[in-house]
Amino acid sequence: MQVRPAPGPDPDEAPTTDVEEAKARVRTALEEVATGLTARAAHADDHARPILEATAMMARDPGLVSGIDTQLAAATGLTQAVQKAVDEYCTMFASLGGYMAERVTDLRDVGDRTICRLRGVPEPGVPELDEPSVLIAHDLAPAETATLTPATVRGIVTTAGGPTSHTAILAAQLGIPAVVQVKGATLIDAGTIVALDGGVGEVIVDPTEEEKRQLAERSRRRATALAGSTGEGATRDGTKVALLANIGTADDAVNAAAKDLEGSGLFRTEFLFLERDQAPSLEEQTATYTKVFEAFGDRRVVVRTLDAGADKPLSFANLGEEDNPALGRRGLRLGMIREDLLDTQIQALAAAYEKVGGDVRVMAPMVATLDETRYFAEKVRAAGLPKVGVMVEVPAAALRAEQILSIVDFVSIGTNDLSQYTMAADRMQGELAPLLDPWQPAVLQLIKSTCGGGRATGKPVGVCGEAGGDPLLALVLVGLGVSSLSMAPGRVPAVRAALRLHDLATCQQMAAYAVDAGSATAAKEAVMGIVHPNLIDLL
Ligand SMILES: C=C(OP(=O)(O)O)C(=O)O
Ligand SMILES: [Mg+2]
Repeated sequence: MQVRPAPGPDPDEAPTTDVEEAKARVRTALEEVATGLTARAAHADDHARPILEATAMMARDPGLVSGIDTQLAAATGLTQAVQKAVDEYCTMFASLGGYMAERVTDLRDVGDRTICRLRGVPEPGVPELDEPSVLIAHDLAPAETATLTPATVRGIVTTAGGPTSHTAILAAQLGIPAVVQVKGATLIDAGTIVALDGGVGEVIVDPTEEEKRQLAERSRRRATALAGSTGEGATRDGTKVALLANIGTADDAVNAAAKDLEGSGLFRTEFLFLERDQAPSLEEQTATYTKVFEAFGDRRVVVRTLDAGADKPLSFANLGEEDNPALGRRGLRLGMIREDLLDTQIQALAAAYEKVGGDVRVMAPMVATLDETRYFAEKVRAAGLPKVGVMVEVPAAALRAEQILSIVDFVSIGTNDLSQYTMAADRMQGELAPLLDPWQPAVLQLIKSTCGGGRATGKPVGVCGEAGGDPLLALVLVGLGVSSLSMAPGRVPAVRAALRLHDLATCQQMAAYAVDAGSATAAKEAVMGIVHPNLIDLL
């Protein structure tokens, strides 16, 4: 079943002449969209509610409203103005990468709904289903996904989206298998039989009886393999590996804390700062951090200080254009220039810690030198925060991990950026994906170097990039010496089950094979050669 698509802006509309009247109409439409989403949120379950509320908030975002105003002032027609402003915003989100890039779907949903309101046509959505179906869409708005039930929607296939998009997160929470980024899926005719395996991301059009049988068997085996996945992370022989959630907001914290996991290994605080005219105040930050710490109680929370700058521009901390933003003044480099921002953030974290207590650890992004490490560690310690660390996402930090760890209490490897900087491959360029693969032996070698620093100093090394959520690669990381893995919360059960199947010596053997391999593919193949047979059920 294909989802009713958005009609897009009106190609025949007249340019705007009465700007004030046009602004008022757009504001009304946006408010109607926000109200509609909020109403749905009121009836949604605990997982869907924050997502619907977040989408409703986007419809009230002052940045979006002012972007539309600018378009209207330039005489652009009503719906074209909305589309252009949304496109601009989406481009900015996409350039932020990761979690932010995947919020593009939410923003487009707001834009599509607003345009429908302005054109007087029904909002895009899922048609009434009279039999259990697989839904196929370019992308499925979270507001739609939230209302689906596994009884009627047996699966979701989209051509857009990513593994951490709201569609995928919500579908997983609802127990609906979803496969995203399936090229050409929208060309599948309605009524065609489609089989899918959300676990391995496979879609089969017109499956044979044998293929159907195999998929059903695989699904049964995966459910059995995951059923026993509870409690602390550990290898089969009892080496502990903390399994943690990556979060970006206080709502994420509340959702993640409700799950069977050991805390958060990466709280990306930049979401508090983006799309604002001014930095959030000390009080606002303190309130947010307090909520996050309270959500996790005495479980670990690793907070990363503001990772903005260059490609994640902040209007209130604009250091000007850069030719190579990824190599520019981002992360801690920006924090050292705009010390006021960093100081306020650390002060807010200290205030929240003083109120709530708990296992709070604070780390800095984009650290390359010992001087930067010292600078950051001094600030965090002076504020009375109990543990300080830095991220290892620049090869220089991986090579000097021992010296860095002699200054701080822990390090956390950001495999997304470490791959980008090791392989000199822009992480925003999809066609460079093979180079950005964290299975690249060069990346693994730098992780090994980092773990060597951990061993020499007796201090912990974690991983908080996407690699940590891959059940197979997780084994290699543990074999290299990593003691915590932070990932999208939905990935935890499979990673935990994978660890339980293997002892530390096997993980170490896998690590040796992977680092010695001649390519990312060869590394994966070598590791697959010695996995426990049941691991296949988890991939
Ligand atoms: C965790 C990381 O940080 P981000 O994805 O936010 O850059 C990373 O680089 O791996
Ligand atoms: Mg990073």
